Amino acid sequence: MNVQIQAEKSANAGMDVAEEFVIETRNVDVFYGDNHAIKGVSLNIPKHQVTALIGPSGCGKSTYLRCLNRMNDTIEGCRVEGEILLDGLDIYASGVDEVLLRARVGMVFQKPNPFPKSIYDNVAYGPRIHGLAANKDELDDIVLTSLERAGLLKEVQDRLHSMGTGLSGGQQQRLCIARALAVRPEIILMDEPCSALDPIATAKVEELIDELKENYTIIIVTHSMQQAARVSQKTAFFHLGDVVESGPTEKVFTSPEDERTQGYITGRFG
Ligand SMILES: Nc1ncnc2c1ncn2[C@@H]1O[C@H](COP(=O)(O)OP(=O)(O)OP(=O)(O)O)[C@@H](O)[C@H]1O
Repeated sequence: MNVQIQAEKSANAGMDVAEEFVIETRNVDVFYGDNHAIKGVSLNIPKHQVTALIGPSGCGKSTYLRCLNRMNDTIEGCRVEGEILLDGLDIYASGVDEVLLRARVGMVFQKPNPFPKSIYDNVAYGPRIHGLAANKDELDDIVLTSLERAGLLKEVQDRLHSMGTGLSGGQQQRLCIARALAVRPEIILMDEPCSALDPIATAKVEELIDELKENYTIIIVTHSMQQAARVSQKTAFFHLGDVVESGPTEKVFTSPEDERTQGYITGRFG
């Protein structure tokens, strides 16, 4: 067996390959006032793969996701404890610039939320704030490249100065993805990014997620087990604020170790 096939086989088995983790979380607890929403979660996120977070409603998937770029800081009464390392550095350490952190760890929400600005200005917004372009040509280049990477350029190249809010729901979501890409993130957090989209728009976003994983690490919260199975390589099953099981998606779906995972994926609860 040649080396490449051996490597592919190992990758498919998903077990015995030394993986590089871009995010490591250790004993993370999250409280909303007295509500202990996340309970001692330790989970590592592999680089340039798609990790799906699944589990019943209210189990803490979105809360955990929001820890990874400190979006929970914006919620009054929310407290995060534990350690979250991004490329080995604690993102909750004092002195960490949250704006820069959120550029490195971008986020796409459930409901597409373009700014009430042109398509061009939606994508140019982040690069302008972060001073990523020295001149108009460079800015044009970032905007066009981001739209291209988000699979939207062909559909909008003739109307870059029309309002982003005038696009279809699926196009708006890809515009939000382009907006995240424009600030050169390493990681993209997606919180049920397809739940407001029809099946065709969903398929386009799923295709895009698959392409993006070549260059980005993606963490996606989804209620759709079919979607998790289609797009992710790793899956973490959350239950009552805890990660009950995590591992290669195929394994979690075909031979889960925990009976709660089994119950959820077979539709017995959730
Ligand atoms: N902004 C908030 N303020 C107060 N409590 C919150 C807030 N967001 C979530 N919670 C609580 O934290 C717990 C976990 O909620 P979270 O939204 O993270 O779960 P989820 O698994 O993403 O749920 P769903 O699948 O329904 O979106 C729940 O008890 C919820 O009520």
